[in-house]
Amino acid sequence: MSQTPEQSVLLSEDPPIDLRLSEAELEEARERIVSFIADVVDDAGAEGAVLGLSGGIDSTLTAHLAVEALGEDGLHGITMPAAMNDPDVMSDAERVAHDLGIEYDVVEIQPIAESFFAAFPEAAEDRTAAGNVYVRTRAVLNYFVANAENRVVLGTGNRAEAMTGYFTKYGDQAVDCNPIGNLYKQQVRQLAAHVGVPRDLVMQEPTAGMWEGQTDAEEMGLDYDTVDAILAVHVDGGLSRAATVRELGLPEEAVDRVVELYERSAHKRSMPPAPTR
Ligand SMILES: Nc1ncnc2c1ncn2[C@@H]1O[C@H](COP(=O)(O)OP(=O)(O)OC[C@H]2O[C@@H]([n+]3cccc(C(=O)O)c3)[C@H](O)[C@@H]2O)[C@@H](O)[C@H]1O
Ligand SMILES: Nc1ncnc2c1ncn2[C@@H]1O[C@H](COP(=O)(O)OP(=O)(O)OP(=O)(O)O)[C@@H](O)[C@H]1O
Ligand SMILES: [Mg+2]
Repeated sequence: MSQTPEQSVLLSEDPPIDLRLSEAELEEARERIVSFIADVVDDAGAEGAVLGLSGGIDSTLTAHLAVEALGEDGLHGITMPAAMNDPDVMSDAERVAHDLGIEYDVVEIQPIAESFFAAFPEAAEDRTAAGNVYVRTRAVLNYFVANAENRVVLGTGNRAEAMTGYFTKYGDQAVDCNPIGNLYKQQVRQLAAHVGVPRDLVMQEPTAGMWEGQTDAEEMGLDYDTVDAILAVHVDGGLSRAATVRELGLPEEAVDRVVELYERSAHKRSMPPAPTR
């Protein structure tokens, strides 16, 4: 449950920079996000929200805050397992729904994905292309339910993912809002602990679950503590490359890698362009 700043555990052993929020800041973030969710639903004239529940920390935290904003009846969770998903993680997702007392469904998406793969068998050999089919299938199902039940779709993207483009275009980013979109990953975990998410979920290794054994850290080549630090200090904070390297004690290549991820994903953070006339 709630922790004092002294008790607030550093969730990693030795991050390059400690981005922990104070107790007062955590409470402020919680209230701000809760009223953000309530406002989005209200402004849309909707009767609640829907979100994909993966058992990961981003969707778990978003679900907790959404129940605070909308009540149990205001949130419909959908768990959408596929062949490569770890059954333990999927049961974590169901545990979250059960503990929160929300309506939830489990929809097996492997057969849906298989029908896409049958249409383009060669494309299905490409790990990322195929993985994105699962991610986009979940978006279609979220909107199917949202349309039918007059709900909005809650995104679960955080600031580290948004800035590095570590999401599927029109997949997990195909949502109506991103309540935790301003939080770096360290802060997501910290806020999750603060609102009472069980520690085993807080400490779970982040994975997109697009293929067996995938982890965010391995695919990006950097862990989130490093990504968060470089974003906060250099990309968002504006400290020069050299000063960032000195300040964080990280290799230049790590800073360059984050900048590369940021720059090459610009197209994912803007509306599709059209000629100006
Ligand atoms: N410069 C440009 N201007 C306009 N459009 C551009 C473009 N470059 C690529 N594109 C378009 O973007 C497409 C590539 O983007 P996209 O389809 O997203 O595919 P891509 O970025 O290649 O793959 C998605 C990445 O996000 C990761 N992910 C996905 C989902 C969830 C999570 C998670 O953390 O849970 C992580 C996944 O592991 C993978 O690394 C291209 O096929 C092309 O259509
Ligand atoms: N098997 C799944 N069933 C339902 N929704 C899913 C599933 N896998 C992913 N999602 C949705 O896609 C979102 C993006 O996945 P992502 O992995 O970034 O977040 P997470 O799983 O909540 O947390 P973490 O990044 O720590 O794994 C999830 O938050 C969830 O809303
Ligand atoms: Mg995940």
